[in-house]
Amino acid sequence: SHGWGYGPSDGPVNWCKDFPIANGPRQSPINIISGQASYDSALKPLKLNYDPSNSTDILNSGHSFQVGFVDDTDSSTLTGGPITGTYRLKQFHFHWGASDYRGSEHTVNGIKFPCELHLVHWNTKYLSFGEAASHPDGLAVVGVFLKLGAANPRLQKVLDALEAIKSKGKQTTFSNFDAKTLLPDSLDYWTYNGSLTTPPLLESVTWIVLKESISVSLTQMGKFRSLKFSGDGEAHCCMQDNYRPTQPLKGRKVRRSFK
Ligand SMILES: C[C@H](CNC(=O)c1ccc(S(N)(=O)=O)cc1)Cn1ccc2ccccc21
Ligand SMILES: [Zn+2]
Repeated sequence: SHGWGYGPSDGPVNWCKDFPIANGPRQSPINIISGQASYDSALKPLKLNYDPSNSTDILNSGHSFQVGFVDDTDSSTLTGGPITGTYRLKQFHFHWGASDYRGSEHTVNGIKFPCELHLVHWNTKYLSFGEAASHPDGLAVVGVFLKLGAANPRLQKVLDALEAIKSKGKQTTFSNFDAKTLLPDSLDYWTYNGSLTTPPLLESVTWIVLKESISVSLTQMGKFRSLKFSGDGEAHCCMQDNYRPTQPLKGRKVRRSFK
C-alpha cells in the first residue's frame, strides 16, 4: 500500500484508514491548556544524562530528519520526571511548518510554534526500542518548542549537516553531538499519556513537554524547509508542515511539574 505522508491524500486525515488507532483514546499531539494542567508535587525533576560519543548518524527519513544514537548501553538516558526506571535515548527529530506561524505538534493555549524538537527514549525494562514501542509504558518523548528569535548556535551543527541529506533516504555520519545542548535552562514540564504522532501511532508514549522554549532564527527555519520529502530523481517536494494536528484529550489529565 502507498506510504503515509503529510499531503492532501496521504496526510493525517487519512491515516486512520491504515492505522485505525488514529481515533484511539490516547492520541498525540494535544493542545495543552495551562490553566487545566494540575500541579503534581509527586513529579520528580527530569534527569537527562546524554553521552555525546553516542551520536552516530543523521538521516532524512522522508518524514523528518533524525539524529540517531547508540542505544546498546545506559550511556544516554532519561530518568526521573513522571517515569519510573531508565529510558535510553534512541533519536531526536523535529516537526516544522511552511510558515513561521505553524509547525509544532503540541500547542499551548492554542498557540502554535514554528518548530518542535522530539527526543525519543525507550524503557530498558524491554529488550529493544521495537519491543518497547508496543507497550503502554514503553516510550518517553521529551518535546521542546522552538520560538522565533535570535539564531540558536546550538542548532547550527545539526543544520549544517542537512546539506548532505537533502533528499529522502540520505544518511551521513554525525558524531560527538551533545543533545543536552538543545535543552532550555529550565526543565519544568507538562506530562500526559499519549502516542507516537506519526504512523503506526502506537499508544506507548509518556509525553514530557518542556514549558520553556529554545530559540530559532528565520534563516535557521529556512534550513529546515530546504529539505525534501522526495527522494533523488522524484519530483521535488519541500519538507515542511510535517506536523500532526492536535487530537482529542478524551478525558486524559495533563499534569505539570511546576507551581
Ligand atoms: C515505530 C517505529 C517508527 N516510528 C518511530 O520510531 C517514531 C518515534 C517517535 C515519534 S514522535 N513524533 O511521536 O516523537 C514518531 C515515530 C518503527 N519501528 C518499529 C519497530 C522498530 C524497531 C527499531 C526501529 C524502528 C522501529
Ligand atoms: Zn516527533
